[in-house]
Amino acid sequence: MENRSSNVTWHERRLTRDDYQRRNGHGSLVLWFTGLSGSGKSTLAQLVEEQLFQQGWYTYLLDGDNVRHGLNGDLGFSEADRRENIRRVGEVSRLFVDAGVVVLTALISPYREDRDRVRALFGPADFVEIFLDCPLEVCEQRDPKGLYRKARAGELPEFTGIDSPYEEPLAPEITINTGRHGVEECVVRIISYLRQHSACWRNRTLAAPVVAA
Ligand SMILES: Nc1ncnc2c1ncn2[C@@H]1O[C@H](COP(=O)(O)OS(=O)(=O)O)[C@@H](OP(=O)(O)O)[C@H]1O
Ligand SMILES: Nc1ncnc2c1ncn2[C@@H]1O[C@H](COP(=O)(O)OP(=O)(O)O)[C@@H](O)[C@H]1O
Repeated sequence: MENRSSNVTWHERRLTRDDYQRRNGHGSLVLWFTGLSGSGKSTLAQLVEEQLFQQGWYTYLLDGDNVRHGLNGDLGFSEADRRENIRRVGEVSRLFVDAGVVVLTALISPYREDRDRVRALFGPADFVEIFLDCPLEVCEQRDPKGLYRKARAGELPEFTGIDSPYEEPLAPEITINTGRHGVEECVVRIISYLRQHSACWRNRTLAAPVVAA
């Protein structure tokens, strides 16, 4: 994006990310869930967030559906609007990470280039791409909001997976087939990943999940 701001000065802050992290007792990073509508992004992001929250972690969930009610309410589903949607959520995530928070995002984020551009905003350990690799047929069968039915009926144009593309990640940190594995197992796998990559977690430990989905 072209930066049209001029005559603006960057202010060094007295408090840094490191200060926030030390106060919180854990590192901050982004868990970026991506996948088709109905692949389970909102369900899993909420459950994983709950696990962290219950253990005293500072967390925040940015769900595409919700962000589109406010900050991104001016955006539709054209390619350009989706790109801007991802860019903005990426920038908001950066602010949260700077504030020492573990951010979870649940957006389709269909374009590889956009996800990679967000990744580039962060250090290598601070961006965890979680690809919910669920076959279109399964998502369509679930159709939790009835949107696939509408799209097939021609009432919802540019629907991802039907007449708008989804580009699979090439090297995500985590890939889970949510058509094959149950909700509980998926949560366990994500938390296990975080436990194993404990370099991010400073002096705080993370217990194995107790899930009642
Ligand atoms: N045309 C079209 N295509 C895809 N999705 C649509 C569309 N129109 C509305 N919706 C609803 O919007 C949710 C996706 O918003 P996102 O911000 O995640 O989309 S994107 O990342 O900008 O592609 C998506 O939420 P999820 O089902 O949770 O993925 C839908 O509820
Ligand atoms: N392994 C799984 N992971 C996540 N959701 C699952 C799984 N198995 C079944 N589901 C169901 O699939 C639906 C996914 O919907 P949702 O979380 O809204 O997806 P998305 O946010 O990707 O559109 C929910 O009804 C959820 O209960």
